[in-house]
Amino acid sequence: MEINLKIITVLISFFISSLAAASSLKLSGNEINYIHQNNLLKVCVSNNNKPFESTENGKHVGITADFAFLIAQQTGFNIQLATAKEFVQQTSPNSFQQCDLSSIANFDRVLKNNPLATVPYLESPLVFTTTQDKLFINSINELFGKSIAIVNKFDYAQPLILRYPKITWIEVDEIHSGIEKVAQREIYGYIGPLASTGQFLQNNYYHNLKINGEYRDNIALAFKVKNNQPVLKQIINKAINNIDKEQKQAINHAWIKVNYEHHANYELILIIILVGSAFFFGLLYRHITLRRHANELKKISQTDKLTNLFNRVKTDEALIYHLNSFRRYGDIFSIILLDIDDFKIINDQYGHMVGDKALIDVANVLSANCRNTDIIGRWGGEEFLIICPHTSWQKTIQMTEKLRENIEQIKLENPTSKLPDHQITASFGVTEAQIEDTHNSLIVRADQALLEAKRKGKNRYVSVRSGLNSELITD
Ligand SMILES: Nc1nc2c(ncn2[C@@H]2O[C@H](COP(=O)(O)OP(=O)(O)OP(=O)(O)O)[C@@H](O)[C@H]2O)c(=O)[nH]1
Repeated sequence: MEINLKIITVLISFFISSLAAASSLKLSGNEINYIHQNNLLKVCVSNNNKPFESTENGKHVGITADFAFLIAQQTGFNIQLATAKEFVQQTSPNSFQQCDLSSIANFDRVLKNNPLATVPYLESPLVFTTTQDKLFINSINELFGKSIAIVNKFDYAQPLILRYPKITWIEVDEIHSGIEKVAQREIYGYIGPLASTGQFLQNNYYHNLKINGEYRDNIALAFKVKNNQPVLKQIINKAINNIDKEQKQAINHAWIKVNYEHHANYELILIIILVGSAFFFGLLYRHITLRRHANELKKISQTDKLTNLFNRVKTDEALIYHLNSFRRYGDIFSIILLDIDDFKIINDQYGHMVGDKALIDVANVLSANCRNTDIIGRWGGEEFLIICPHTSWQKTIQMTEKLRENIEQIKLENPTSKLPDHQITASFGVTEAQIEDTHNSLIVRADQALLEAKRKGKNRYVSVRSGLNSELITD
């Protein structure tokens, strides 16, 4: 009922303009004769290609039918619509002889090369349909490698399939199976004319699908004229050319009601980029802050608060690392264990504050006179351990003497002025890592050397190159 009303409205609206149009066709005598002699014009259309052409309540309806009636109005032909299109395409060329006109939909360039095709009466964009989550398709090239369904019985299908071999084409018999595959996520998308695709999606409530871009070339709808009927083609061309823009739009609006995205939703993209950026920078800031805190914590856990040198734990770790490296790669190293002389006296006579200052001064001398690669740690109360990687025995001895001399230069000022200024000195035990050494044997050897230095009168070093119980050699 609704369809009938639609047709009646469209036809009545054209009736008056058509009367005027008939005279404005400027048909030749030959053409007028043709119409008189072949007044019954059989037009073959598909019965299942909405909204272009289909059957409703036993009647032919759709865009093609409306245009056929318009042509009849203008030319005086008596149109007989027949649903023979599929039959015509699938059987012998002779079958086509049954139809004076049949509908055809293809790219403009293809139609121009077809001597039987009339001028197009309508154009429709060819659009891509995907699930809602897919990004807007700017170009068909973005579909290379993807599975795309196409209805193979339509005229435009083969030219498109041949032109884009990089697309995995899924040929289907009708729109329903193509769209259903997309909805079920079996394939990436479907390509088809906007008019039929849009209407199908709306009528079948595919809420998870959207029309998501269009192919650069439109589909042109035209008629194919029966063989050897050039006069008929001329008449139909004149009639089609005589249909004005408003009439075409009226038919379009009567049958096609589709809204879709013609371009990427830039606002949405901008919002996504902004939200994404905020989220990213938030995470980055959090990562940097956490990392800084982690680094600070690590530093605190490895540093002696008073002297700012490595603490015992870190120094021990470094010692184990260098011992392993020596065993595996032969990276030689020496250690220097030093202890401030008579530190108890300093504390007792000058107070702990001055004692602390003495520790800081010694630590500064050590830092100033060692290499960057040396590890300097506070080993105990007034004891320090220096690890000297890749340092020859001779260089280690030279360095120890230099440290001793520089510590000797430190003067503890007497804050009460009652006592003389105190000269700080330190004693040193020096040794070199040997292949048979353990962490313990190395430290014990350095400690023995240090004790020997103390025994021998302090402010000196004793070096023991190797061997736990070897004879101590005093330099
Ligand atoms: N001010 C201060 N004193 C400390 C610190 N750590 C350890 N001491 C003190 O250093 C002193 C070490 O004394 P001893 O072990 O007898 O050694 P010493 O007096 O240096 O004698 P020798 O080693 O034989 O020269 C003790 O009085 C400790 O309390 C510290 O961080 N600050």
